[in-house]
Amino acid sequence: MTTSTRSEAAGNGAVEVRDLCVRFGERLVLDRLGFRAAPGEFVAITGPSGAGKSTLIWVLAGALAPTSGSVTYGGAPIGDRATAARAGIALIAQGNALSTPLTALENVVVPQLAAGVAARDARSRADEALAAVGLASARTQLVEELSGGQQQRVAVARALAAQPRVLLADEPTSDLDAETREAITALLAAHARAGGAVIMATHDAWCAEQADRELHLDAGALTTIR
Ligand SMILES: Nc1ncnc2c1ncn2[C@@H]1O[C@H](COP(=O)(O)OP(=O)(O)OP(=O)(O)O)[C@@H](O)[C@H]1O
Repeated sequence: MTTSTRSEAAGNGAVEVRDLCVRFGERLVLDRLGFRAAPGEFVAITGPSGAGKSTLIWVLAGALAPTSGSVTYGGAPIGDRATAARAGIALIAQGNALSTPLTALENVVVPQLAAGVAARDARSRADEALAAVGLASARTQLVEELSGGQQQRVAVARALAAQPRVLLADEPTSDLDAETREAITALLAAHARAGGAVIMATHDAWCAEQADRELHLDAGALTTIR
């Protein structure tokens, strides 16, 4: 997809979070959160360990139902994870969630085939995304034979290949050396510049600085840092 068609696909699909609460038993982990991420914006969610960053990303991805409040994309409710994925909401999960007995290429191609992308397009998108993360020459290796950092890069390539209008990333640069961390962060920023909304949870101050905005989560509440 070209830059302009990707921007058009993003349309007016802003992510809107309103009065979002998540409770686990007695514990209120997310307390009436509200924010908006427009197409073209790169937003970092920071906060200490246990602050609820992953919980927020899972709710945004449709993988966890909030206790109350809402998340909408372009005004439409998010639905469950499968519905969200079909609507162009991709997730780079913490711990990568790859299929280890498959090759890097297969991990990137198979979800696209499942989403209805034609085989030839799926293959060319996968080749492009794996090259973008620096794994062109490792694409036929089994994931279980790749290092943790290489696996993380496959997970990023898989999400980019889906050409999502919203890209959610949970600690996408953990386990990466400095050079790869910078390259991956640059790819996320480029995805936003091309019209996608990118929301990244991170512990990494440098990565957060590369985002257009930083929202800080602590004790269930969200504060705008910039
Ligand atoms: N399924 C669950 N059931 C009960 N408690 C949970 C569940 N998932 C998360 N929690 C709790 O919610 C809180 C927030 O967890 P979460 O993983 O969202 O934090 P985080 O900010 O992503 O932390 P980290 O930076 O360490 O990954 C933690 O106290 C965690 O123990």
